[in-house]
Amino acid sequence: MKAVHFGAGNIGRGFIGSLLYQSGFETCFVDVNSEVVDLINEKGEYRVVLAEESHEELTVKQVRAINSANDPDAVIEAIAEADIVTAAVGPTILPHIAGLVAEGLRKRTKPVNVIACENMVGGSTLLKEKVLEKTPANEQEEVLSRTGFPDAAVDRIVPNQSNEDKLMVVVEPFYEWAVEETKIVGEKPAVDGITWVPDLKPYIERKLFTVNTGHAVAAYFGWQAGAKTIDEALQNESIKQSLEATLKETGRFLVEKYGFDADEHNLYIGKIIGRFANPHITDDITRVGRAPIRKLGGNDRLVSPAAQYEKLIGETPVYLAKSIAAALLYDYAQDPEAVEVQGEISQNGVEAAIKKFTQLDESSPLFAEIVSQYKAIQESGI
Ligand SMILES: NC(=O)C1=CN([C@@H]2O[C@H](COP(=O)(O)OP(=O)(O)OC[C@H]3O[C@@H](n4cnc5c(N)ncnc54)[C@H](O)[C@@H]3O)[C@@H](O)[C@H]2O)C=CC1
Ligand SMILES: O=P(O)(O)OC[C@H]1O[C@](O)(CO)[C@@H](O)[C@@H]1O
Repeated sequence: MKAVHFGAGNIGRGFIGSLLYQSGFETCFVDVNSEVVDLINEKGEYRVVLAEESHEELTVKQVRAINSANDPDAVIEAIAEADIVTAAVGPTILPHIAGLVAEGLRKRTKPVNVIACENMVGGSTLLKEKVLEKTPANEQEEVLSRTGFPDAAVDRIVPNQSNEDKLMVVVEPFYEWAVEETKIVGEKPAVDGITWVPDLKPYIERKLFTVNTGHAVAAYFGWQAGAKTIDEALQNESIKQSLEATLKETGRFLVEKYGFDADEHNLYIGKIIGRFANPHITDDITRVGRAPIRKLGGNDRLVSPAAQYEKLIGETPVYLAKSIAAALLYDYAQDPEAVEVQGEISQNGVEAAIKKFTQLDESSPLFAEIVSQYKAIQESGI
């Protein structure tokens, strides 16, 4: 069985590539980082090490890689022959891989499924839209008849790597890869470890608005407190309390919206906070907080749960508002999106920035609460 995976980065090698290998796939990674591509082709394998006491290790074999910037034809050929196509490149990069995916799909006659594994709602659906934009109108129906784009939720913490072995990836032991079964075309890809679900929405929202909201809160509050890593941030009792209070808010609306069992959801929250504090992982605040404009978007981990809470519960979520305020105050100079947010705030004020980046209604109580929390953090810290 053959797999094509876009993005040979942390999650690509440390999670998706690893499960594909364990399920018997030969994986062709597609990336634009020539160092990683060359190393994969030179070694033909890489190590995945579990971040726990045992340091259990797996060698992922049967891998090769293509640099899509240098050899797009080889990528098209690989997609034409693949049994599954996956991607973990980042939500903003998906539109950039769509052209090659479209070309590869047009060459096929057999069914295939394309699964985007990104931290976002509707990643594969977005990729599908972008692929269709790159497909001639008279071929779209044909391509769609033999291509599935099931949405997915992926959960495994893979921090930035600083290993001497440049291909080795240290990953947390926990993982979850949920894929929407009802959107599969042809046979279900034989990947052990995928949880097939009829409707992804509850899974992705529960994951994004618990794991990723919580992580972002730890990162943005931690940044205000001068912490460098997530576990360091969590040693600060006040940050831990704010994190718990924020996840109580997202939990309240998730339980209301999807009917999850409240006690089970509380256990889920506790487990996730425990994962953040894994002493075998050093996770930089600047990795978890990266790209604040994306994270402040209306469908992402801070604003979406805050707006949904306000609508469903009929109250203003104070801690989510504080988290959005902390994201607006994230002024890491090496992060281009943080620089852009700070530029907007200093030129036009925080209200203009909230409007521009969150698309929230200026007249909503949530909007006013974010402004007030922003000023409070500025005056007295978190
Ligand atoms: N690291 C983690 O713990 C998790 C990450 N994710 C999601 O997975 C996605 C990837 O994240 P990471 O692996 O952490 O990032 P990463 O930066 O380690 O990997 C991304 C890879 O994509 C490559 N890339 C960039 N442009 C490309 C293009 N045009 N074509 C092909 N490859 C390209 C990069 O060179 C890099 O190797 C993101 O959406 C992230 O939110 C989801 C769950 C866990
Ligand atoms: O990858 P993003 O969306 O920038 O956000 C970082 C987040 O993704 C993860 O890497 C994995 O879910 C988390 O560690 C963190 O919440």
